[in-house]
Amino acid sequence: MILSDKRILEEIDKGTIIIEPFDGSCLGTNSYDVHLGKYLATYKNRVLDAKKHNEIEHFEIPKDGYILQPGTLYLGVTLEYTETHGHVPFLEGKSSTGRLGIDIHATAGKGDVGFCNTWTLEISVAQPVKIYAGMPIGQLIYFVVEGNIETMYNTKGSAKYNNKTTKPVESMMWKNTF
Ligand SMILES: Nc1ccn([C@H]2C[C@H](O)[C@@H](COP(=O)(O)OP(=O)(O)OP(=O)(O)O)O2)c(=O)n1
Repeated sequence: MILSDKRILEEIDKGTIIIEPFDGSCLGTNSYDVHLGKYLATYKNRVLDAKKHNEIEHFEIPKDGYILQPGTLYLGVTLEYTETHGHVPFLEGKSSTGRLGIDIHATAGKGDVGFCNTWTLEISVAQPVKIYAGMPIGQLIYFVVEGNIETMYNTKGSAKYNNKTTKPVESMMWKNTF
């Protein structure tokens, strides 16, 4: 089950969903539109190594926009800081971004119950496209979770993406043992 607009608002009133900043006009029928934060990042090395810490360089999107190029993975970040304490949040693209050939996640759309942070976007484009800080970039949808949670994401010692940030965060795959 996915939360409706009214149920999302009820959860916000209860404090079990936090979206900051919140703007009622961004609420869809059963989703909430999120926006592109001002920082992007790219990996320093062209060839990445899943076992190593691949470092990134952050840069600000200029006021008059930034042209994304195909063939490069850009990490972006949502303007919105979110907390979700009783539901499973999912980050999805928007039809309007998809129609510009912009993918906002490579594979990871699911969030965890207890995730408290901005969302890192894994952005790639089909053809060159100019993007702007503050533009609508995706939408959050909230699923009802079945069963009790033993470990919330924000209390999980091994959680990799729990440090509060307004900038995109690189892959922490290197923290996994394999
Ligand atoms: N595009 C996305 C998708 C997810 N997340 C956040 C919300 C999730 O709660 C958290 C962890 O996501 P995953 O469980 O998919 O990631 P990992 O399994 O790699 O990390 P961990 O070991 O911390 O669970 O990252 C994000 O910021 N941006």
